[in-house]
Amino acid sequence: MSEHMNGVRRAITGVLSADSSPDSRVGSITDREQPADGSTQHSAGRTSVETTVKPVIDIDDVTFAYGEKTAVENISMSVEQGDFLGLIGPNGSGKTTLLHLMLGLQRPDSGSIELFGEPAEAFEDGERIGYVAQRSTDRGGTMPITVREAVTMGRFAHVGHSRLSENDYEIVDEAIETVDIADLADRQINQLSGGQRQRAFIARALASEADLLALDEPTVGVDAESRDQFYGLLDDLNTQGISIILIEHDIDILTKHVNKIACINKELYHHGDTVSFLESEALAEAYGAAHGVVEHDHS
Ligand SMILES: Nc1ncnc2c1ncn2[C@@H]1O[C@H](COP(=O)(O)OP(=O)(O)OP(=O)(O)O)[C@@H](O)[C@H]1O
Repeated sequence: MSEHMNGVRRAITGVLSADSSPDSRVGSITDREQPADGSTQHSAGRTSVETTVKPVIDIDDVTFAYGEKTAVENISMSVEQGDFLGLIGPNGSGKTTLLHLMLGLQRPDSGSIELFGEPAEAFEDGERIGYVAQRSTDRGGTMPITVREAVTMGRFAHVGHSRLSENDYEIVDEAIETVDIADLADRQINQLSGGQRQRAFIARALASEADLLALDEPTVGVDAESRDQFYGLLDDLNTQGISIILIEHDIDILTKHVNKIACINKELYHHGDTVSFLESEALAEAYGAAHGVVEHDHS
């Protein structure tokens, strides 16, 4: 294994072991029947231990409107640990709004959302989430900081007011190596291309030991080669266990990389694996509804 991939593995191991307290771990194994002495109960020769893996995000009948304009309506779905979920739908169909609701950045008018098993709007463990907002390729244009400083900010989010240790700086370096921008570490963020800047944002999320990445059209304005490399990086991160939610308009890119797709147009038209999505009529229905062509069957 190359030194680079070793770096990936070390960085990701750090991500997955970021918080070992059982209650706050995503996908922690819950031993419901374990007695106080820590022994395991058995019945009829079989273990009675149940395992429960909590969804990363659990959305229950959520509706949200901007004033009179309903943006998201009666959506229920969950994002499981290890999912690489693509969120697709026509322009203005509520994708960004749904993502904001999922991350607790907006509060639903009705229904509920749990993020890592806690109410999303009250979720405070922000370093577990790396969010690359829409058009963030345009952002940072005037930020007078280097790539390394930007990535180090992710680490500060993790350690709070404590001083950074040698281990923290190693994690920063590994995050930079993981996204393959070590040669750019001392460059100003505002001197990077859109694709390089997106990698820097991902490195910052890795440094903060996020185990959920949410990306809203991250490669708008990025050339095709850099875009393919970027999605290859996301594949690697997902393979190592990081859950990813990606808003992306290009259906070919989406189906090549993600393993689940949620198709929305205000309402949820389909949520399932890529094959079931491609076999469904969801895309035509959702986009048809956008143009008033197809009536969605609510049954
Ligand atoms: N702050 C806001 N105030 C009022 N209406 C808004 C606001 N933000 C979004 N909307 C409206 O809510 C609807 C959903 O918007 P949203 O940005 O979630 O859609 P989207 O699917 O992400 O769009 P796009 O693909 O164009 O980025 C749209 O009709 C939009 O005009």
